[in-house]
Amino acid sequence: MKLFLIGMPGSGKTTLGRELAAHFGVPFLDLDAEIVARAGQVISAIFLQHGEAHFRQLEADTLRDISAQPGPMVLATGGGTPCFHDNLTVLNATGVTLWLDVPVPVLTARLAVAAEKKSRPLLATSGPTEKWLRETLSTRTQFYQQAQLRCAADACNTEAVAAQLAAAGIAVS
Ligand SMILES: Nc1ncnc2c1ncn2[C@@H]1O[C@H](COP(=O)(O)OP(=O)(O)OP(=O)(O)O)[C@@H](O)[C@H]1O
Ligand SMILES: O=C(O)C1=C[C@@H](O)[C@@H](O)[C@H](O)C1
Ligand SMILES: [Mg+2]
Repeated sequence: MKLFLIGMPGSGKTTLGRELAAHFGVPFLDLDAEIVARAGQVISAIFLQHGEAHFRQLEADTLRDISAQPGPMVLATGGGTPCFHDNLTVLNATGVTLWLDVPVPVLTARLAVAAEKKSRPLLATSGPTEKWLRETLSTRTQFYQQAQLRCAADACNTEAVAAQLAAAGIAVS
């Protein structure tokens, strides 16, 4: 089974995804990292040189290729992935989706660091971090809440998610 982590930038998809994959002994993939590898450019450079629409197309294409791969995996998606090109349908059809539902003040604290902003072009150019996170979460919630599973802030850790999966009879293998 493939486990797809979705949620806002800073919700911890990459961090938790890596841990869950190690816990279950399955491959970990990060959609942003796969896009960077394919494009030969970091995400901020893709946005700068080609624009967001081009990035969203690369994201959709890469997601479809990854989800068609055989075998189990944990995939950390990008923050906007479920909100474009009907990607959410692909995610829900090919694996189990988990929304990391982390509140804006927590996201703000994590992402207020300059180094974190730099690699996230939408944040780097959006003005105040907290305002962008609030507005973006409000438009994206309609997509995120279509995930099959949800963890709330404190429960977005390996032990709690593994217990939630076991209770739901879902095996990541
Ligand atoms: N459970 C947690 N507790 C505290 N800090 C965390 C937690 N999870 C992640 N972080 C920190 O928050 C920041 C963002 O985490 P991460 O990169 O995993 O988020 P993301 O959801 O993958 O973001 P993006 O959508 O931009 O790729 C990092 O500095 C990370 O160390
Ligand atoms: O929230 C978003 O739209 C994004 C989040 C990142 O993971 C990257 O996918 C990119 O910076 C866009
Ligand atoms: Mg990430």
